[in-house]
Amino acid sequence: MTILLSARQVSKQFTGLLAVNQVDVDVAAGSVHGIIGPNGAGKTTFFNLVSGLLPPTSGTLTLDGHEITGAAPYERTRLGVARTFQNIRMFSDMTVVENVMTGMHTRLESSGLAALLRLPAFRREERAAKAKAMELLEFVRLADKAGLRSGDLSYGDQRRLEIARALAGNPRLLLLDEPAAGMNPTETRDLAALLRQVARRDITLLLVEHNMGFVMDLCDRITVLNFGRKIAEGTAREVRDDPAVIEAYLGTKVAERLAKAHGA
Ligand SMILES: Nc1ncnc2c1ncn2[C@@H]1O[C@H](COP(=O)(O)OP(=O)(O)OP(=O)(O)O)[C@@H](O)[C@H]1O
Repeated sequence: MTILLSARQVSKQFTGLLAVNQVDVDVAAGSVHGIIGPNGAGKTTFFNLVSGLLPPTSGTLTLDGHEITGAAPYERTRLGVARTFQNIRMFSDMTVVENVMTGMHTRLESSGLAALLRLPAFRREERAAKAKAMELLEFVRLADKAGLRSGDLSYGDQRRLEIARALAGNPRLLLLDEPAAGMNPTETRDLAALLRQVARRDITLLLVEHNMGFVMDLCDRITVLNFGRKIAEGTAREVRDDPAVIEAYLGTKVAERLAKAHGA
């Protein structure tokens, strides 16, 4: 088993709070790896440490054996890390196909002047980029909507578009921040099927998600955080049956019920 992403003793301290506490995680190349845990467990913080949005207080992160602990997000992108956001970020006024093309702009090689003058080299690159964007839209089943304004797509379609745009940079590791948030059951099922297809393209997926059914169904391996610490790790079945996990989740449910009962 080859490890693509490795976190070693990674911690993040906010003023007075250890949001992520000495966490070790190995993400196998080609796998779908989920991070779960009750509210405030440190999932988003850990995710942001991997994407480079936040620097860790201590610990190391390596991608394919190369240390990326202090690398900026754009450097990680160049090394093959892509991400999607919990709140969809796209250019709403651009067409669907144009949005996918923005995901590959770092890869266009002709100069800005060539683009300005629309020289043949630029036009060739642009045609190739459009063809690749259309291929990705086929893959996420949005090809028939390529010419629509992105902001007019349904929520589920916008999520698929975000994935196509992330794939446009040829990532090796795709980070997904709550990909199923706000989706109805049909959209969630379709998304799981799409992400399985993405994994078959040799792209490793690391996701943070609240929807348990979705995580259990999709992930090869799951890391469970609670109060910033890793409390369990394994297959869906292993973590589901783990007493520490049951207690962490049960604890929150009981607390929620008690809070409701007391009108909090
Ligand atoms: N920028 C910040 N400054 C201070 N504290 C923060 C910051 N970001 C997160 N925290 C705190 O760190 C802890 C972990 O938060 P985090 O958002 O990582 O948890 P989570 O597991 O993603 O939670 P949720 O499921 O509710 O999204 C929480 O107590 C949160 O209040």
